[in-house]
Amino acid sequence: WSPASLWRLGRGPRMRPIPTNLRVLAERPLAAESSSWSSMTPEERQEKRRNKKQNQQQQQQKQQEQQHPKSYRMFHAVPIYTDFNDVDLVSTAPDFFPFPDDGEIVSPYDAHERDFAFEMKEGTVTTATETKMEDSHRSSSSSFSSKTHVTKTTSVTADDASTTTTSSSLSSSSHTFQEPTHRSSYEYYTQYSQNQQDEVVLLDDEDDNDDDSISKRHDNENSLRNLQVPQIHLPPRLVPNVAWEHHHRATTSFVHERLQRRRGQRDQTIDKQQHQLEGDTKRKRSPLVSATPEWQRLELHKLEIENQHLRDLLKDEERSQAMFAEHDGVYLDYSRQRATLKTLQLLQDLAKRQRLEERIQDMVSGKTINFTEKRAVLHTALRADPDEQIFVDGENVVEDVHQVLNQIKTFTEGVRSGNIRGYTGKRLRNIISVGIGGSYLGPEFLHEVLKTEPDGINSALGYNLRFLANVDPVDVERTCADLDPEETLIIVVSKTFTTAETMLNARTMRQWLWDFMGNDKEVVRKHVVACASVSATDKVKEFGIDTNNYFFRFWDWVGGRYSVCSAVGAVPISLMYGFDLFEQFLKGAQSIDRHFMTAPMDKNIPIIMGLLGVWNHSFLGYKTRTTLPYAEALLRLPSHIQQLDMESNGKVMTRHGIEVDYPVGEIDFGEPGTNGQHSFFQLLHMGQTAPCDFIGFCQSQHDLCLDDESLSSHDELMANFFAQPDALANGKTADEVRAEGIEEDLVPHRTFKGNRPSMSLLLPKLTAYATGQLLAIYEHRTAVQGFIWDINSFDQWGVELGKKLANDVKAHLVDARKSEDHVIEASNPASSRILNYYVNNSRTNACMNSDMSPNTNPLTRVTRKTHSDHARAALTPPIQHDLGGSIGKLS
Ligand SMILES: O=P(O)(O)OC[C@H]1O[C@](O)(CO)[C@@H](O)[C@@H]1O
Repeated sequence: WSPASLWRLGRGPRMRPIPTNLRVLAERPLAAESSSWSSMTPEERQEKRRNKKQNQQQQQQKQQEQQHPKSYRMFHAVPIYTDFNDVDLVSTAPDFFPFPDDGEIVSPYDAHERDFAFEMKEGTVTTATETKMEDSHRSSSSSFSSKTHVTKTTSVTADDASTTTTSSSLSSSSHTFQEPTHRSSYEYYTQYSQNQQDEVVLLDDEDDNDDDSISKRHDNENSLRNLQVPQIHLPPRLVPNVAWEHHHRATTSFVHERLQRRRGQRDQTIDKQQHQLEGDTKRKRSPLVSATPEWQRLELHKLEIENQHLRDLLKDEERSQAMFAEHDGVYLDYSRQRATLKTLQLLQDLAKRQRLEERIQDMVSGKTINFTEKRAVLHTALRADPDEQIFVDGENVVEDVHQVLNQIKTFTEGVRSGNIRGYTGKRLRNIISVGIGGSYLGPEFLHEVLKTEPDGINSALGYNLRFLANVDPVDVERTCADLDPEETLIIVVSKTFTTAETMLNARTMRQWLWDFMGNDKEVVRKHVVACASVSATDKVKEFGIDTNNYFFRFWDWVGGRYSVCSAVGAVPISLMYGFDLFEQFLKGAQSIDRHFMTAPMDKNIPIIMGLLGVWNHSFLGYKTRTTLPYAEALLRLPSHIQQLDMESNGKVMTRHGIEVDYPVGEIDFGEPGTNGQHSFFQLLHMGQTAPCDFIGFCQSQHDLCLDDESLSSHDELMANFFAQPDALANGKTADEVRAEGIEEDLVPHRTFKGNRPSMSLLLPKLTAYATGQLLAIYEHRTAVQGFIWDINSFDQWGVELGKKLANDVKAHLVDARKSEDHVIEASNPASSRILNYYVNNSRTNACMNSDMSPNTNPLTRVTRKTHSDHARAALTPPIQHDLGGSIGKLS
């Protein structure tokens, strides 16, 4: 019986308990010492075995009497951890396992079902084992045994550490055990073996010691010696094979993980104790999701998955057939996730425990689920049909939504038809949308899509849409330097109408209009519109905007980052592309909303994506995630998702006010393919693992095929879309690299480990409708993750502190600008020093410029300068942008 065959026994479809007498076997001599054994007659061997067993039983009984009744015994074989101070060198072989006193043999596969930890202390091994899993988990476990040269038997109780050495030929180690909390493995084993007597595997010594077997073993030992596994010191008798590799991988990751946890735990002990005290009462009332059996089952399952490579998982026909979902042209393939059907089932169990479907219903029906702001979360109502009804505070919000949509339709068609004109009577063809964060990223992402969409191109002819988000004056310059203010409509987009950057930029734009058309309040009424929450109506009015005709409201129940389907997106997009295209975008989003609300979990695209997001982040530990649209027109989608997801799920408190003890909120980044391939994909393939979302389309917005090319440009693009997920999943083994004739020195550098998860979303074509679908998929994925994690995905208190401190700094700067002698004293010396450095080196600041007359507003100086530069250089401005203006301010 080689370790491998024993391992296979243990890993068979049914759990096979290893009989108690295996310990006897384990003490049998190694191949090298077995000549005397093979020269014995069968009777002599029998006799020897009997004696040994008797001795052992006596010894065992004696020890048990001395010990605490719940003590454990450990047979410790050759420790092959050679340097515990350097955790990099952690490896084990099948003969390093604790044997509890009852004779049960614990493999890493069993051990992962226990709180089994290793701790390094002055070069010795301390092992703790605790039996605490439920029976149901046991059924998936397997026993493991190996032929072991037992050198030392150690029995330790919680408060006493007595050691009996049966042989001292190998290095000594110490072991401490915690008492089992629920049920000892002895109890478990006894019960199990009573029920499963017929399943016990009896090991035939003679088989194992015939000449053939011995010579095989020698062969195995020799091949083991030749095995080249970096950083692993193998005991010479181990058999190198797949089983061993699997075993090694499982054990290594297991030990690493436990070690890290232990270390982290030590650092956080004090914090935790305090937190525990505070949290205990709350916890009793409402435990964290990580305390639920569903979560813990996933924790255990993770260890199974860690042992499986995507390369192998992808060969499973049944799994591949099952791991996709489809709805209304959207095809999701998630077979390249590090997950099995069991994973999905366990995730769905978790979703049920978290009442996911109920929470989705709460959201779409207008319950106050944003509890810190006491608001409903109803972005789905923004795309509901007019005959639907959703009530908030007794009001049917769908009616309001359609009233505003009609208002937007009428207004934007008025502008586009020339019925609504500017102050000087000119057509309004330039649109500047001033807003930041959610009041900017969504509309910009949609604009970039429609810019090249055939219908979009046609309907946008003659119009110009720009976004002014950053408060950096350079952004002002870039946005409006070459535009004619008389033909420009400014949209101030701000839910609160208080965001500092947006309001300063709005004032800048207002001044820009006044500079060119005179300081008349009618200028503002004809050239500035607002998209803001109803609760900001007074502020909108104060700004000088015509709130009867030029104010497009939305509601507190629309979160900023979820607002692109409201006036926030509707006004700029309809002005630029016409209302019809915007409506198609809403329809696409609505199609996914319905699917999200009604499809069963295992067919529900946003739910599947959300659950896998939780799996990747909270269980597999991937902190980052990428969005990789293979469509240049989606270039701003990654930024939108970045805000959508990171502002939503970058939280730490559950809805019960308890701090999470599991990772929540990924770092999102991305770039269109194939550009990303030539920038950060090196890291994705060989460095850290970041689960990837590939997004592709069957047809291009503009396909192109040169005469002599065999494939269109879109096919070329999509070839990459299909290849990358496989490259990430399969990797490339050293043998495959060698087979390509690569020199041996380079083999490790050119080997890809693979096993990197991704999922692929394939849609028919990038249209306004498909963009709506994508938007809703990602909005709902975010919500699903938040629901599972039990956090509030709809508030954003984390942005407040920075805003407040910026106000403090502004106050310091105001004082410093008033007097050259003023020295800033900020809240700490480092801040004071850097602020004074800044002030001293920025004396040419616009507001300090002494040669400016008091009537000249410095805010538009930069733009004006650019215009005069253009004039001086005798450049002809673009035809439709006649910068002369009616009052000739340029001169
Ligand atoms: O639309 P507003 O109120 O100007 O807010 C802009 C953005 O600022 C934030 O509040 C963050 O500071 C975002 O949530 C929001 O999208």
